[in-house]
Amino acid sequence: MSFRIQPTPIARPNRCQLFGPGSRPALFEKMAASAADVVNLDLEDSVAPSDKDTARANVIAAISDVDWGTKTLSVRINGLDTPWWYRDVVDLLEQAGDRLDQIMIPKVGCAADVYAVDALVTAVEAAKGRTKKISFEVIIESAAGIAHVEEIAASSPRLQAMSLGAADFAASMGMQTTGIGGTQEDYYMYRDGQKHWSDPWHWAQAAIVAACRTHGVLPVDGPFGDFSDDEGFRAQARRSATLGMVGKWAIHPKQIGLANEVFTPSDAAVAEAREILAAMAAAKESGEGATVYKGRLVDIASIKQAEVIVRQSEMISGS
Ligand SMILES: CC(=O)SCCNC(=O)CCNC(=O)[C@H](O)C(C)(C)COP(=O)(O)OP(=O)(O)OC[C@H]1O[C@@H](n2cnc3c(N)ncnc32)[C@H](O)[C@@H]1OP(=O)(O)O
Ligand SMILES: O=CC(=O)O
Ligand SMILES: [Mg+2]
Repeated sequence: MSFRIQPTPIARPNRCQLFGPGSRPALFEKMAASAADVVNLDLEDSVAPSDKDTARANVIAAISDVDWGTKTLSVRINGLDTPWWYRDVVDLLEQAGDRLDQIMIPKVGCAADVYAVDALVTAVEAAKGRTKKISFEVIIESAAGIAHVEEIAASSPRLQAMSLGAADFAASMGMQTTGIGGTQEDYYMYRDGQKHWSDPWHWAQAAIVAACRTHGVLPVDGPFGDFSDDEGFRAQARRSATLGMVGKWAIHPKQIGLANEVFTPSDAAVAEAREILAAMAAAKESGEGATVYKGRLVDIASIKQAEVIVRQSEMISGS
């Protein structure tokens, strides 16, 4: 470990972020009643330009009118390259009730983008005497975003989470696909007459996880567009969880259970992690730094690996 201790992100369940367009208020009660840990009311790309003002008003009303339970309640504002974002921030902070937890900033390309929103939020919070500090989540979904991912992860003490937005990311990178996440037909290795599909999102995810872990931010996997493909979603989510991401978006209620399933450590995984901790405690008693568990090496690093799983499980079950 470096002299600088890796900061711990906020301990909140973030297995599934359910999105819904701000222009479809009929969905809000259903979103609130869902099993998602986070709700993202969208003012951005799922809302047509002609509906922006209505969607903003719908969302502001729903923040107070709907019972959101214990969910993290987040609103995705419009991008800083649009004429709508400042009004989103000002109206939300001036008019929405205290139940609002978070603002999600899309298409962040550099730390200054977050700085600009932070400055505006801070000013309105002070002017209105809001005592609850709004947190931020950013979406990395452009070439600039991934190029500057580390400075973005370090950009504001408000920043709690960072997602990969596969759709806009693919467009910005000039990727030849219209698929949103998951396996891409033409991204394969070829050997002995067989295709072996590879993961085009892997490197961006790994860069996001590293930046987030360095700065104590929760790394999250974004949308998987084909909501008819449960196994495709599971496979994408399992890869993300294995890489260190804590959760995934749902763009349809079908995907909530799948995300919760993948990002909740299984009973077997938790039991094994606890056994490893017990084996290492016994090793320590006898003055050993390493021992054998089920025929494989475990050592002091294994304690930290096992603790990741136990901590996740305890945080989710609220124990
Ligand atoms: C690339 C990105 O930026 S992704 C993030 C932005 N995108 C979004 O927010 C899109 C979110 N999703 C949606 O808008 C919708 O789910 C759509 C358009 C994909 C599909 O909508 P529908 O055609 O209404 O879906 P469908 O008919 O399958 O819905 C089944 C049920 O789930 C409900 N439902 C659909 N979407 C949602 C949602 N996001 N949240 C809660 N409930 C929902 C429907 O109201 C319906 O309920 P009912 O059984 O009580 O009638
Ligand atoms: O905003 C999300 C995306 O995939 O683009
Ligand atoms: Mg996007």
